[in-house]
Amino acid sequence: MSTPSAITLREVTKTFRGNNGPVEAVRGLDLDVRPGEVVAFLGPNGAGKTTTIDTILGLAEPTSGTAEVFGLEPRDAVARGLVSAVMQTGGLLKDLSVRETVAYTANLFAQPRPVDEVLSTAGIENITDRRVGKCSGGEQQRVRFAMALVPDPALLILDEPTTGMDVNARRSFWEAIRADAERGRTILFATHYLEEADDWADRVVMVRDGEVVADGGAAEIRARAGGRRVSFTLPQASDDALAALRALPGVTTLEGTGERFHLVTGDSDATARHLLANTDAHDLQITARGLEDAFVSFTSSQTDARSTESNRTQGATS
Ligand SMILES: Nc1ncnc2c1ncn2[C@@H]1O[C@H](COP(=O)(O)OP(=O)(O)OP(=O)(O)O)[C@@H](O)[C@H]1O
Repeated sequence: MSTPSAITLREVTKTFRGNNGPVEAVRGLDLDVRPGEVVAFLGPNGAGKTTTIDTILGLAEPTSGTAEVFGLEPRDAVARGLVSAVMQTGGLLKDLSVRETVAYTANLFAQPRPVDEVLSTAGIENITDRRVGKCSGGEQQRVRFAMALVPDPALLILDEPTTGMDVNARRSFWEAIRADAERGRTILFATHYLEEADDWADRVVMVRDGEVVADGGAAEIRARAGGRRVSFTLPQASDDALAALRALPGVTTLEGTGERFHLVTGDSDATARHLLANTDAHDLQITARGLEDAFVSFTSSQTDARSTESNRTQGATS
């Protein structure tokens, strides 16, 4: 018998009743996460990430479609301690100490992991007597992480766990998560920090308007977004000169302000050759496109096209 997927979502839709009529938060979303994968779940505000996560945790019932966690109804999987979550807010009593908080959670499970072990995995073994209310935002997230580890869940879900942390706190938080994941835990996390997806996930799933718009390794998604960015300085660029650049083979976008321009091209060699041979462009810089570029092209292509046009006009007239 084959091992069931950690997460299976089939044609999941979720419609809320909003003030101005129904809101389709999730629209026919399919997702399979294999055991042991570390998956980043990305999307602009309102894309449906939290609603999807709530569905996986059994907190929201799909309007249609099915959700399974390790082959079970999400609520059953949660009840069996197979899945737990680190949410962004809530769930902490500020007058309890860090140790009391985790020990209290351990009382809720038949076979909890030892409290000292989870405190150490979460990297808070030296602040166990501190009151939760006195902990920094990053430390409180580690307390939530420790609580989530108590049932030793096969699947850990994190919804924007590092929002508000500084760069160092975020890095060490993810180091703790990743070290824990090395032991085989499946992880799905939502984030607005694209570099977290790049640095820590095996796989990136991008959603827009309640649908999956890209799914693959970070490198693969960057490659699918295609092209390279060529930046250059071009003094007194006329409208005609910029129109000619936009019409070059392989060029997909051109933007810029003042004298500095950036274009995306499928053939950076030919574009660079043209700029140097036929224009006054100088200070050329050619870079691979990042996950952020891919995110913009997968999640907001129409807006992108409009802003490119207005930036171009701005650049030409300034
Ligand atoms: N309980 C609710 N009632 C009405 N509309 C809701 C409800 N929950 C979510 N929505 C709407 O559903 C859409 C998706 O929301 P969701 O919170 O899942 O997005 P998200 O990707 O998590 O966004 P963010 O990145 O801002 O957290 C949004 O338009 C939101 O306003």
